[in-house]
Amino acid sequence: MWFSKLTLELLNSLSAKEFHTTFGNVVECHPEAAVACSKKLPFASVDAVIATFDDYLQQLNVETKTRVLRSFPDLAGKLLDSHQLTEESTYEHACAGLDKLMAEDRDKLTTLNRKYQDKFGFPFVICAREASRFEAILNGITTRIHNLPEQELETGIGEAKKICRLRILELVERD
Ligand SMILES: NC(=O)N[C@H]1NC(=O)NC1=O
Repeated sequence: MWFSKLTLELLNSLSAKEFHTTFGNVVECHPEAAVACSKKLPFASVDAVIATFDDYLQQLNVETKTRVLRSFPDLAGKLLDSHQLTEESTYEHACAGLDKLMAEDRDKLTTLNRKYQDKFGFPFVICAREASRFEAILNGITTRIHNLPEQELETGIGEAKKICRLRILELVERD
């Protein structure tokens, strides 16, 4: 990132509104997370910030968890093609090399993404930066597509937490 990261002290000095703007996309296209978590200002540590967002995601009801997952773009999908991904997601795609896939791999993932979406009603979500390679992502979707819907909702939210953690660490200096 081109800007310097916030220290914990600076983070704690943000107004609620500034906090909403700064952390508005740590959960993809779900600014409600930052609004809810700003109520916990000030934070004792960066880990406490991460834990607050984790707890927020965990306590959501099934309907809202589903909505959170539906806010994520398909990996290597249409939004990548049309350059409409969020800045964060664009970076994550690049980290896992998803912006440079060969046509054959791309088609494989598109077919699996479609099957996954048809089965669960939300997109396949995985922390691309952690998976880091296309093979790991392909492996993930191939295995997880056999899960039960309840299980997959929780697994997806677990991945949203990992994405959220790494996005927070792009914004805030580790203490
Ligand atoms: N579908 C999906 O997992 N998308 C996300 N994963 C990630 O690391 N960034 C995203 O936008």
